[in-house]
Amino acid sequence: MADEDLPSGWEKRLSRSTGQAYYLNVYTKESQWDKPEKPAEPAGGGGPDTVQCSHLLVKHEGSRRPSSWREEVITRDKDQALEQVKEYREQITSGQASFAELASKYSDCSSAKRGGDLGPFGHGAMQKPFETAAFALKVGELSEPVFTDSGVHIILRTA
Ligand SMILES: O=C(O)CN(Cc1ccccc1)C(=O)c1nc(-c2ccccc2)[nH]c1C(=O)O
Repeated sequence: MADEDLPSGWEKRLSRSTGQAYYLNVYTKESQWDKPEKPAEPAGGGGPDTVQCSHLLVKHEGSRRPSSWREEVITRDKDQALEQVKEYREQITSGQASFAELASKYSDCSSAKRGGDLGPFGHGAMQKPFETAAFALKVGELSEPVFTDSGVHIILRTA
């Protein structure tokens, strides 16, 4: 497909199932929906290709989908969501509760039923702020609060 002003190392493809455009890194053969803004890194550009994380998501009234398995209509505001996430983070770091226990009870993501586990994912799979935070974590490390269009998260890297 004609590569309009695409950064080097990327090819534009069309999804056979949806016809939606996606972008293929010609070096790593990884694909992503978001149009790349930087040249593709040749393989081995440092850091892992995939990480495995669990997360605890607290949505708020400004979340892209302010609804979850926990609450039909989420009305807390962003500041309240941040305060809640900080409380959960403190309970985890102080050893009062485990990550999986709090995520399964309180996360507004459907992954709550798996203790927050998202499984392994590569670059381009998650919203950018989430990906950047996740790939910056060491295995076993817990992020500070992370903001995405979905809400406010804490992320635990598990592999
Ligand atoms: O943002 C939206 O328009 C709706 N979403 C996206 C979504 C919805 C269902 C399953 C997975 C992702 C969410 O709000 C959402 N985002 C997440 C999410 C965000 C970042 C990393 C992992 C999951 N989970 C959820 C969820 O309801 O369960």
